[in-house]
Parts: sequence; structure tokens; C-alpha cells
Amino acid sequence: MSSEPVNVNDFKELARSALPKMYYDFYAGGAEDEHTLRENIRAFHSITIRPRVLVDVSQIDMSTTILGHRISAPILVAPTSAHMLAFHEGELATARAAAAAQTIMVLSYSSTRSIEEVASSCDAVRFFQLYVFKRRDITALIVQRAERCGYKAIVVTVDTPWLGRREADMKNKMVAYPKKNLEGLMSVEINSEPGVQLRTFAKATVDASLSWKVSTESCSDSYHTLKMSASLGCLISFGAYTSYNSDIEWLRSITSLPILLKGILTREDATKAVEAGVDGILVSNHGGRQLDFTPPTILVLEEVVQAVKGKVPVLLDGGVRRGTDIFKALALGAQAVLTGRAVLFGLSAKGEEGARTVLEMLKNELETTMALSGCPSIRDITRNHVRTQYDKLQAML
Ligand SMILES: Cc1cc2nc3c(=O)[nH]c(=O)nc-3n(C[C@H](O)[C@H](O)[C@H](O)COP(=O)(O)O)c2cc1C
Ligand SMILES: CCCCCCC(=O)C(=O)O
Repeated sequence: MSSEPVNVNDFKELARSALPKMYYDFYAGGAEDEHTLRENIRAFHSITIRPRVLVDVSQIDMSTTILGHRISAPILVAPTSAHMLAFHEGELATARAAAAAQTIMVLSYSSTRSIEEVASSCDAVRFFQLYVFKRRDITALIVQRAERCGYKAIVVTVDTPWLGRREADMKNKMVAYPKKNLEGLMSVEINSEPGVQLRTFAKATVDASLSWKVSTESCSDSYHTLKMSASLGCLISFGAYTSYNSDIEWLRSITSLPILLKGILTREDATKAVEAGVDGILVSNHGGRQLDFTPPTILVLEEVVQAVKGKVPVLLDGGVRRGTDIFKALALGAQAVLTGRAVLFGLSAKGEEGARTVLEMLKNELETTMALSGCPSIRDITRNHVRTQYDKLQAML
């Protein structure tokens, strides 16, 4: 591209030229037929905006609050793995970009820079994304590291008991990237072919038994007192023989931070999450990388919002590429959105500056959308400002 990028799609093209095909496909790709990956974006296009005119929009205020933390606009950075494949500074650059945009980055557990390195890279509010491992002792240790480093919430990803089948990675024989946060804690050697290494690793390490309920037996197995290696120099007790009614309760026992569940797509699970006492819900299909043919997130957002009844904040990710997408998600009840690939494309194309520019572009587009729809502040964006396909069908009845 000869001209400067002016939107996320331009950054996507720059990223495609900048990266080796294997890495670009890893970032951009989805599971199996990539139906959900495409529909996440297409579904936003099926929703129209109902602008109101003659509203004073001389001042636009996009700021909002997430779990008590003030941010400049309702756009957070979604947890994505392996930023060093995009840019040598990896997650340090992304963290600085998020801080410059005055928003929250959710650091992926599978980051290529450590929890501690990212925490000391700049001053900002950050959340930490967690997979619960079979090794609950290591899970707890990682959470405690995040808490000690000042991360303000734990985002537990619940849509990945197995890793989805990402066929581009199989074809490209994608190689595993370093798991910085696990160094010294568990073996990250993977005894399998390139292309399926990440799946094999996930199968070996992620606790696929995680559930709303938990059996007493599995509790007492995992909740033993554990002496960590001398290099970590700490002794941690997990309350041997203590039983918990649920895995969420167990998570509560290892951290005082708010817990959000990432990967909720149905009213049934949203209700269970609220009953389980979580502090927030992230409507997500993992950007179409897990189960193909799950619905686009924007189309199930309202179902989840209605089930949650305002008891906890509902966030959304998946397919956010435009300020108008953010506006639509807010109108349908999300408190904020997260964006994954958009930031990765910026980082791949132009490092920290690219990631920052992408966030600024999205903010700029949202600001424009708010001005042109007659919404001077976030709380002015209402359900009435959008029309979905469902609304159109209803109107015909
Ligand atoms: C390359 C890549 C890596 C990802 N890694 C993680 C991860 O480590 N943990 C996680 O919970 N979600 C992960 N996700 C999913 C994102 O958090 C998010 O749900 C998704 O990217 C949102 O869709 P979008 O990319 O269309 O914005 C990853 C997504 C991508 C594209
Ligand atoms: C437990 C290892 C799997 C990490 C995969 C990262 C991820 O979520 C992704 O979508 O890629």
C-alpha cells in the first residue's frame, strides 16, 4: 500500500505484507471453515444505526468506567498470545500503546513477555487472562504473580477446554512460540509435529474438567500443599482437603481480584455465571478460533445482557474493526468492547506506534459516530439507536 493506513483494514493489509505467512495466518486465521471468523464481522454490517439530529454534540465524551477504572473510551485490548511474533518488543509495546490510549490491556497468559516485564513497562491499569491448568498449584501461582504485579482483574477464558482446529496453522506447520509465564514452572517441551504443537500443548496442560460444579475428589487431588521449586523460593498452601462447591469458588479462594468469564455465548451460561458470583461477563467466541459455527458475538449480546439483568458488566469481543461496531455493541448493552486482531495488525505493521494508531483510529471513529448519531456521551447511546435484522422481522409481524 503506497498511502498511509487510515483504518483497521489498511493495517491488516500492511500486516499481511510485513509478516511471514505463517505468523500472519496464525493471527488472522480462525477454526475450520472460518465461518464464525467471517460472520463476526458480517453481523456488525447487518445492523443499521438510527441517528438522531439536532442534539448538541459540540462536546463528545467517550470516557467510561470498567470495574471502577476510568478509561478514555470503551475499547479495551483483548488478550492475544505471542506479540513477539509481530514485533520484537512484543507485549511491552502493546502495553505502552494501551497506556497511551488510556485504556486497559488484558494480558494473555500466553504472552511472550512476562507478567512482571509487562507490569514494569509503563504505568496503566491492566487485567490478566487466565487458562485454568490441570496443575492448579501453577494456576494459583500465576494468578498470585499477576495480583502482586498490580493487575486489577482476572479474565478466565472458558471456551478453550480444547484448542480449536486452526487449519492454516496445520498447513503452515506453525511452530510453538515461547510461553514466557510458564518458564521454570512446567515443561513447555512439546513432543509433536509443527502445526499441531499448540493443540497438543493445550491438551496436555489445560484443565478440560473445569465446570460449573466440581467433584470433591478432584478438589482434594489438586488442592494439596505444594512446595515450589527453590528458584521460586516460596511455599504455598492451597488448603488440603478443603472442598469447594465450584471451580469459580476455587478461583475466588486464590485471588481477591474481580473475576470475569470470557467466552459466554448463551443466556443459560450467563445466568450460571451470575449465580456463580462472577464480576463480569465477556461475550466472546474467541474471534472465531475455537468452535466454528458459533454465532457472531454481536448477535447474541442482547440475549446475554437480558439474562444478566444489569447485575454485572457485560463486555463483548469479536469482529470489532470500526467505531460504528463499538457504537452498535454499546447500543445493544455492552459496557465496552475488546479488540484482538486490530491491535495485532497495528503492532505487526508499525510496532508500538501502529498499535497506538489503531486504538486512536477506533476512538476517532467512535467519536465521529457518536457526533453523527446525536450521542454526546456514552450513556446517551441507547437501544433505540440501532436496528437489527431481528427488529426488522418483528416489525413485519
Ligand atoms: C492471535 C490470537 C491469539 C489469541 N490468544 C488468546 C489468548 O491467549 N487467550 C484468550 O483468552 N483469547 C485469545 N484470543 C482471542 C481474543 O482474546 C479475542 O477473543 C478475539 O481476538 C476477538 O476477536 P477479534 O480478533 O476479531 O477482535 C486470541 C486471538 C487471536 C487472534
Ligand atoms: C494453553 C495453550 C493455548 C493458548 C492458545 C492461545 C489462544 O488462545 C489462541 O487463540 O491462540
